[in-house]
Amino acid sequence: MQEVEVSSVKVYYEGFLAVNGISFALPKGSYLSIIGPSGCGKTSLLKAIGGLLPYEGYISRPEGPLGYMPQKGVLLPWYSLLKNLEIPLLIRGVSEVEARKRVLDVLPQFGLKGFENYFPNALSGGMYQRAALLRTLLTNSELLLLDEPFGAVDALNRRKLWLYLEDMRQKFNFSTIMVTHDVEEAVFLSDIIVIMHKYPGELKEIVEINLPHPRTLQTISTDEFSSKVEHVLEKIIGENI
Ligand SMILES: Nc1ncnc2c1ncn2[C@@H]1O[C@H](COP(=O)(O)OP(=O)(O)OP(=O)(O)O)[C@@H](O)[C@H]1O
Repeated sequence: MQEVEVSSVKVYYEGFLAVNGISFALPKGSYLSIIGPSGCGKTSLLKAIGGLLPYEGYISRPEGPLGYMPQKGVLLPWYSLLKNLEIPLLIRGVSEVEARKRVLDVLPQFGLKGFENYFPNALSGGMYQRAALLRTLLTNSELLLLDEPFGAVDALNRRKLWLYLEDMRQKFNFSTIMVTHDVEEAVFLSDIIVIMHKYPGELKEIVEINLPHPRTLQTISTDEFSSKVEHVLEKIIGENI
């Protein structure tokens, strides 16, 4: 069963063609990454899939709320970190006591314990992004749309979060579309990688990553992993990411 189908999608900004006829399908429970040079239309495509931008062509997506993590600014500046993380649960009818418990339970895994009462503008870039990712995961959505979710996260925490996401996926079987610039990250997390061209926002190639799940730290040191990374890098070399 396909969770998302994207067919001949085009996105225009006042006549400027940013996404030019992209098509792909995402089976339920799969992880798809969109990779390509800066300005090739990745964010525009993600927004179109989320219904946040008008587009030409056809997109099918699950009904109900999506978990969308934009590149910047998902936390409400006038609420504490704790409150920000509780909101998606409260909106879905979880009691205040239960919401607080669930958030406090998961904070250490995101390196955010002790920062409950901080306001978003007092968090470091990496902490902010980890909080934004956690907030998106707490929406418990069937489909997550993540726009460079680890861009500001340091290398060590990045790997921790890859493992966390992989583990969550095994448990909850959500589907994900992620925009990234990081080939290793795309290979580690994805079942499908969509490579885009510079201008004007065209599809270059779709690569399947059929490494077994669950993926672990050992996965990164296997020959299969390295050869997938090399394969994807070869496809995008010359594209000036
Ligand atoms: N609101 C807008 N109005 C006009 N043009 C826009 C708008 N948003 C994006 N564009 C243009 O559309 C093209 C694609 O932008 P987009 O943000 O989708 O690229 P991207 O691949 O996500 O880039 P990056 O990797 O740098 O985040 C760019 O040329 C950009 O300048």
